[in-house]
Amino acid sequence: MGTIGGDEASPWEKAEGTRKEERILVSVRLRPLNAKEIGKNDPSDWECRTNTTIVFKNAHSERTMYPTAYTFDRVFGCECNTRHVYDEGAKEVALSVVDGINASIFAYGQTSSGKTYTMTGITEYAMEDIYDYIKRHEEREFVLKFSAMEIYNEVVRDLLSTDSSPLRLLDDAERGTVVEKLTEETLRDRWHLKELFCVCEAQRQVGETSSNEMSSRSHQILRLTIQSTAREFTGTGGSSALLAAVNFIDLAGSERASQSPTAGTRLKEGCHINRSLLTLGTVIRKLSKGRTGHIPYRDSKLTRILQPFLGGNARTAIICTMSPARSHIEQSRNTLSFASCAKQIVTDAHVNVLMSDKALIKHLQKELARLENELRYRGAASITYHPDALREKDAQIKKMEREIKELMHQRDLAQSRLEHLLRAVSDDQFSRQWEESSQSELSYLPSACEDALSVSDVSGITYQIPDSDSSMFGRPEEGNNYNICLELSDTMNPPGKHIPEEGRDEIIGAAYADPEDQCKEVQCVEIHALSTNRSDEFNLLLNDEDDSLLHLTDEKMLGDPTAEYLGNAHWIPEKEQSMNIATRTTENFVKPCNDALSSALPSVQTPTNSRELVLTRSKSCNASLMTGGSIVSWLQNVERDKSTQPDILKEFAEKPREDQRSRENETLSIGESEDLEKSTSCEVLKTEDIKAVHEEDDDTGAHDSYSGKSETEETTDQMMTFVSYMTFWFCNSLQLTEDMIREAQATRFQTIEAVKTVTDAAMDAVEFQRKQQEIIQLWHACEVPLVHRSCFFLLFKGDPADSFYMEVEHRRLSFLRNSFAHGNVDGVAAEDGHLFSLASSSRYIRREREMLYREMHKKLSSGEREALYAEWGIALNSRQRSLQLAQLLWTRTDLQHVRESASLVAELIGFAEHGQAMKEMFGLSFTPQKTHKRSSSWWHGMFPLL
Ligand SMILES: Nc1ncnc2c1ncn2[C@@H]1O[C@H](COP(=O)(O)OP(=O)(O)OP(=O)(O)O)[C@@H](O)[C@H]1O
Repeated sequence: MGTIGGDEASPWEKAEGTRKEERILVSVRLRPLNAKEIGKNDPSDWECRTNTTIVFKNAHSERTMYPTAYTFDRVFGCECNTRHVYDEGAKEVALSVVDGINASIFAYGQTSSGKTYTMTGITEYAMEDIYDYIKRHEEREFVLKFSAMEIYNEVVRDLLSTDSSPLRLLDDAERGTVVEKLTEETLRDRWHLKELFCVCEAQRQVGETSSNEMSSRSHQILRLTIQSTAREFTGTGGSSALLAAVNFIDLAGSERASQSPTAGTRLKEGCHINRSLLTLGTVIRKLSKGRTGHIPYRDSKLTRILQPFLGGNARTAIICTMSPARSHIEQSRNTLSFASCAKQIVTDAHVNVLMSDKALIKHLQKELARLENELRYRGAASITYHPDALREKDAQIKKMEREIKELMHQRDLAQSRLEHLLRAVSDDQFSRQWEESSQSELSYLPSACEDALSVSDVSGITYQIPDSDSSMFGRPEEGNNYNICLELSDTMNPPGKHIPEEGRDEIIGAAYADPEDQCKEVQCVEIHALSTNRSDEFNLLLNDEDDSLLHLTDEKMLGDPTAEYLGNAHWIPEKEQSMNIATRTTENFVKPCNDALSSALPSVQTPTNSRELVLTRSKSCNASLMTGGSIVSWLQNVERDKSTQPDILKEFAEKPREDQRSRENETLSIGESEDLEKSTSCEVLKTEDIKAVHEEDDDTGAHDSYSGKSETEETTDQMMTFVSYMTFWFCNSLQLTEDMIREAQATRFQTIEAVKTVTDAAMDAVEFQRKQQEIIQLWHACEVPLVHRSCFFLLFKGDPADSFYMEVEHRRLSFLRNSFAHGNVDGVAAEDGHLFSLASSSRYIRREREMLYREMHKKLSSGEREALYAEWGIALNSRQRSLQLAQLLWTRTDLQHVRESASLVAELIGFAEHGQAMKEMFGLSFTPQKTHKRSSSWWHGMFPLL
């Protein structure tokens, strides 16, 4: 059994409902002067002015710092009998025990103040009232138990036992401090209780003191425990009970030191009494200030035992007894002070409900059932369409729509940026490649389907439409389906091989709902390779197609890519999820064709080494394509199509079983091609998957076989799948876009580099020409030998490495010109001691012209000379024409003249371009490199300068 509180229906709630905080009920009882006090003419200084106020009557006669009036819950004067005290100061608290609330009645006061006198009466009255209550409540069965103990000299003793051995105090988690082995008598009736009272009275330590002939020398605690149960549950074990106890506590009286004996037993008793009362006073004082801080309950056995009744789970009433005699004024004030503190203490009493094990099990079972029902409700709520769940799903759908819109926006933005980049790139080659790529993509467009064969010439992809008598899906009017087969033709191989009829049966194409409605519906497709010997090319084609995806879907093919992907991917049930990737790649090739196309191609032309994509219509696919412009419209289509959904499974079912198996086997043998898996990097439908789907279709039929979910859930799942697919697609597209951007950037960088190179070269050329012109001017100004000029001019034509020599020549000539300009008419000395001056140069040039005149006659024929004369404007009938020509060489600085002069001089002196070795002769050194053993006559023409 355990105390857990509450009633049968809801013991916890009842316990909580009856929880009550209240202050301790404090009363003061003033006894009459006894005979001894009267005999001493000890005046009475206290008077109960009202039923709540007691005053010190002789306040004017003494200077005192104590208050003269005290107010309590009740004060009882000398005239009040114990019954009255009980009725107004203890009864209500005492009888709480019959309601299951613990109660405690104290009597506190100095020795001989009337504690025992009061408590004896109160206990009897309470017992009578309790029994009267029991008598009035026959519907309840009460069990009363009585125990009694005393604390004498700080030892606990059992007053109902003749064994006076001390009892131990134990700490119990639920009940607090428990007196071990304390006798607890079950009361038979009130007479039995009176007998026990007598036993207690007989057992209690009483002794004669100076103040009281029958002074109680111990603290007595009488405890009556009452357990009550409704009689209707008696014996069933299924009822709960109220369990509470009421304590009647008669404390030993405090004594003044002057009143205590100086030795012996009474002194010891007095010390223990005062000590324990002092602890009680401390506890009361601390409790009066709140339950914060340490409360020294354990400082005495009295406070340990009374702990639950001091500010705990009990209603408490304290009756402070006092003598009115002036001789006890000090103790009376102490008592009033104690009472004032006790008045501040708040207790927290509540009903104590005792539940039997059986009742406890029953209660726990009920609680368990309640929790199970709650769980079941919540589980059901999660399965069924609770309004909250539906709202949540709607929010998810809207969120997905926003995400899709954002993805498409980002994709468009990326594409726009890409196009901008492409326009910015001026590289013709890249532009050409791009245009070719675009043209290749455009060739896949449905608009080009009318010329499908020509498409294959460009892209290697051929749209093939089964002939009208294809038995795979029947005529459009039969199954509302057209079939499209795409094949990747090998452009390197001659086309023309026909796919046999039985092979064509394996070609399952995208279907169109209505031939009159152009390209309205395309079913889910699968990719299979009919031949596997050119996987690398196939893979290349696939990749090319992937790259073209953006253009295909966005602009040309559908106008709304959402519809395409909705139609091709997202509604694939879980069992066919493995086909998604293959479908994604394939759908790049799936192009809607119009009616003309559907009947245009009677047979399939397949190159010998071609890769063929077999577009297999999924059995579960049914989504509008190309017509939907938004998710909402698609959702509406999904809902609408549920009733009119073409059932491809039924078509399968209508076919002979063997044909179907044969078709599966053939398709699988192709589909499981390892080559294809490698080449496409796609997941191809496995044999087991296909069989499982087909078998399930056969067993359960059509869409319901896989659609065990509700429409909303299925819609949500489809949306999830679609969003996943869109995310996958967008990531792929984004990757492709990024790759293209990178490629464009690389091309742009290359272009810039090339332009930069060209620009640099152009700038170098300009710089060369400028430098060359300046050098020519300097040659002319400095009378530089003609052979030198001619050789230099012909050797240095603007190569990057020439800049070094040009710079050297320019500086050297500039030095000479500056020297001549500053009056150094004597000339400039070369390293070998030769003096280079304008005069010497002029002489040397004259000799050069004579030398050239002679060379003309040696090396040129008369016809060649006449041609030169005509070219240089020398009259053929003039004299010394060769000398005239020699005199004309290097006389002007224009480039044409210089070029012709240099060429002629070089021819006459036998100059040939000797490459780098010759150039080095024009290096930094002014000293001619005499180690060169040149026999050529022109060689000596360089000496004057070098
Ligand atoms: N209100 C009262 N009216 C008449 N007589 C009383 C009253 N209160 C006490 N007495 C008498 O006073 C005497 C002492 O009373 P009591 O023994 O109850 O004091 P006590 O406080 O218990 O003393 P102690 O602490 O020494 O035990 C008793 O003879 C008792 O009859």
